[in-house]
Amino acid sequence: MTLDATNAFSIARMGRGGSTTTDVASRGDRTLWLDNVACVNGGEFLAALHTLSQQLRANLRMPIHGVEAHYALYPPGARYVRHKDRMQDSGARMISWVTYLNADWQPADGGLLRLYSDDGGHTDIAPTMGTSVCFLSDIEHEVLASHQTRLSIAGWMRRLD
Ligand SMILES: O=C(O)CCC(=O)C(=O)O
Ligand SMILES: [Fe+2]
Repeated sequence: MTLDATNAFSIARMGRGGSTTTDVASRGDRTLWLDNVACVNGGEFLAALHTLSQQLRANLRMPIHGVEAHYALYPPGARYVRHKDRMQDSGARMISWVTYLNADWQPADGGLLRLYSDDGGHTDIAPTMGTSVCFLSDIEHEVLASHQTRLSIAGWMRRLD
């Protein structure tokens, strides 16, 4: 929140490369990439993600060659419609990781992460401090409308370009 007060966060974009767009009705969070100069305290998360990606590569032969992460702030009313994190292009995201930073999250606050399964069912996860979720980036998911400010760090492991 202190970081947000410095206007360091930007409206989140959808898509990749030269064709990214903003549409706050579909994706209402604001983000701050962990390699941004305005971003303090993010280095440990990025370093841990990097270490994990090296281990997955070395021990499980997963073709992971890069990590990226951002803080995300969903203001009250924001959501992120159903989507996959994996784009169709090269350098695709393989694994998504989200750690939640909301100390006292109540059911009435909404903001659940909904992960969809192939059988039509879904699993909901509350964005409570201390919860981290890791899933394959080609799984469809959405962030249901949040009624409180919702804070997280989201990171991705990418395949080689
Ligand atoms: O914050 C979450 O629970 C998921 C965010 C998300 O889907 C994304 O940033 O791609
Ligand atoms: Fe996502």
